[in-house]
Amino acid sequence: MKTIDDYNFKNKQALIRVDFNVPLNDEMEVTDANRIEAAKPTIIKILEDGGSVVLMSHLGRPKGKESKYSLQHIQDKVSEVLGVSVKFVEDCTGEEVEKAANDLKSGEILLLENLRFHEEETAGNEAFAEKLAKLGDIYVNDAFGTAHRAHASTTIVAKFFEDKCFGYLLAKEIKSLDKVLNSSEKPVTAVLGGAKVSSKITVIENILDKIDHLIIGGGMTYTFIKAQGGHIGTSLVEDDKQELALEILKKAKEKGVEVHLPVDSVIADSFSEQASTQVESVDNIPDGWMGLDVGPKTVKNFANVIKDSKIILWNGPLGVFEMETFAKGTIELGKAIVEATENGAFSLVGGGDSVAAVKQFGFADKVSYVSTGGGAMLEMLEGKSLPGIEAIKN
Ligand SMILES: Nc1ncnc2c1ncn2[C@@H]1O[C@H](COP(=O)(O)OP(=O)(O)O)[C@@H](O)[C@H]1O
Ligand SMILES: O=C(OP(=O)(O)O)[C@H](O)COP(=O)(O)O
Repeated sequence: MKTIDDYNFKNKQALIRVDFNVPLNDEMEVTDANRIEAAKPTIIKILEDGGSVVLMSHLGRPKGKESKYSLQHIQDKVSEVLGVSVKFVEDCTGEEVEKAANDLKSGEILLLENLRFHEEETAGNEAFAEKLAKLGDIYVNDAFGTAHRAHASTTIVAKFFEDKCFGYLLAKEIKSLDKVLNSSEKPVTAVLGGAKVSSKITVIENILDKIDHLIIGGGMTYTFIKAQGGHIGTSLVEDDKQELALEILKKAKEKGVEVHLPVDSVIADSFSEQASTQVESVDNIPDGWMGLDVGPKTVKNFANVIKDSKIILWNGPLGVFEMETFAKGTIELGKAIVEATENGAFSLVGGGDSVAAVKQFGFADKVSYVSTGGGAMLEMLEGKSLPGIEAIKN
């Protein structure tokens, strides 16, 4: 795996694909700079070598040139995080851009305008990729969050470079996931929560060969419970996935994977913070009530499994953590994972909502690794090869 450590960037210009798709508030201020901070080591190494840097990214999913998606909004934040003043150019291809790129001196950084202002980006257009390729001597991909997209700047552009490599972030993401999926240490525990079985089916099927324990929580619990004949009231359920749920349980048994399902739930009489709530056995939920979090017995059971695990993968909250009333299961699981990590386990958290949860509850610095990619990580867990990664390898 070629990384930026294989190159000396002295008097070289790096064209780096970063994922600066960061959240902005109504004042167009960056509310979470994690993805910018995560790309910093790569950029700094290149500058310290004596090179210059052209940064390219998308922001959101604009339809044409929508000013609210301009990367100019993040220019100051990028300068602040990197500790270097960053120049900005109002397009990502064309004469003016090429001139700005040619004028860059060692130690300088140029940020391009949103790649997705051109539809050729998502279309993976070769001519567009070739134009981007004019902007640097070495192509560096450090955009893990976008590595599952076969877009011009993430994948196609690589073919126009003799010299190309992974940035530190992308390399670290690959290594962390590899540590979870191909570990010699045991037991390996995967916690899968979130809303639906259907969005995690392929993940479950792919990881059954690689884990010892599977903890299931969140909304998808109830499809499993109903499939086994339990009463789930009005809890979230995918009726057409019941067969599949039983099949998964059977497969897990055949492969020697212990599956841990919730035994109790915090149930509510409406999907609301103000709902009446009580704790009930997971398979005995009355009509008109729905399970919105795991109950205290379940929390204890899950924490016991986590305590003895050496490798832990967490994707998907255990309840509707966005509402304080139903956040306890997710918080307690987070605490158990932090404790296991302090005792030497390796823990990886990934997925948009799971990452939001660990940040919100203050666990982000206390687990071993928090992935910067949601969809990209799920695709890796599904066993797919990501085009952005393949393009550098080949
Ligand atoms: N019991 C439940 N009923 C309904 N929704 C739930 C339940 N438990 C969790 N959720 C919801 O699942 C969503 C997260 O699911 P998902 O997108 O699969 O996670 P991730 O982004 O981490 O992969 C959250 O919005 C959460 O409120
Ligand atoms: O935020 C991103 O994905 P994620 O929400 O799955 O982590 C990436 O920047 C990819 O964005 P896209 O899903 O619009 O291609």
